[in-house]
Amino acid sequence: MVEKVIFLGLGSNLGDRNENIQKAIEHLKDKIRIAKVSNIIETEPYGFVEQPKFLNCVLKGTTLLSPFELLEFVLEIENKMGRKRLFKWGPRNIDIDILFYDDCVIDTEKLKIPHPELHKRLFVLEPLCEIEKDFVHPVLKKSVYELYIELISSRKE
Ligand SMILES: Nc1ncnc2c1ncn2[C@@H]1O[C@H](COP(=O)(O)OP(=O)(O)OP(=O)(O)O)[C@@H](O)[C@H]1O
Ligand SMILES: Nc1nc2c(c(=O)[nH]1)N=C(CO)CN2
Repeated sequence: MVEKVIFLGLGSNLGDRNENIQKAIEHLKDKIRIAKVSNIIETEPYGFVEQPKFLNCVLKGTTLLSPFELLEFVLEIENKMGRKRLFKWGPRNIDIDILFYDDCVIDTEKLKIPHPELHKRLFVLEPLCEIEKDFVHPVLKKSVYELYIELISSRKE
């Protein structure tokens, strides 16, 4: 079996946000060889805006897990860390999103890869650019740097 390259997005806006992100990274190391972690940035809430600011970061790693095994693994970590699902896009002590899994495209109810919102989210594209700006989105066929520039330009219009 060959290890696959994956990118994950981490976010927290409840409790000790920095500690939550560090703990999640420690748990992820059980099954993911972590290659790069971006800086952790403080970001304004996206979507539902009446909630505390987030800390966000992105990491690159390699894993032997299949995409669905990876989803189960990250959901297990969220549960272990006591995450409560208040409502979609609502506050959470930890959120782990699968952004890319190699150049795989998956579109099922349970799992969508690439993450369907990633090209609309500065809090994802900015740290992604920091660690791998040339990675090409397998559906949009643009590098994450191009997606970042496009998003910033569209917000200035
Ligand atoms: N790429 C993905 N990464 C993580 N979860 C995913 C992905 N695609 C689909 N899901 C599904 O989304 C479900 C709910 O995710 P969650 O409650 O974290 O949504 P959300 O964080 O509020 O919204 P968003 O996914 O837009 O950030 C998970 O149980 C999982 O089955
Ligand atoms: N800034 C920011 N906003 C969000 C985030 C997040 O991680 N960062 N996650 C959300 C639910 O997935 C909704 N809104």
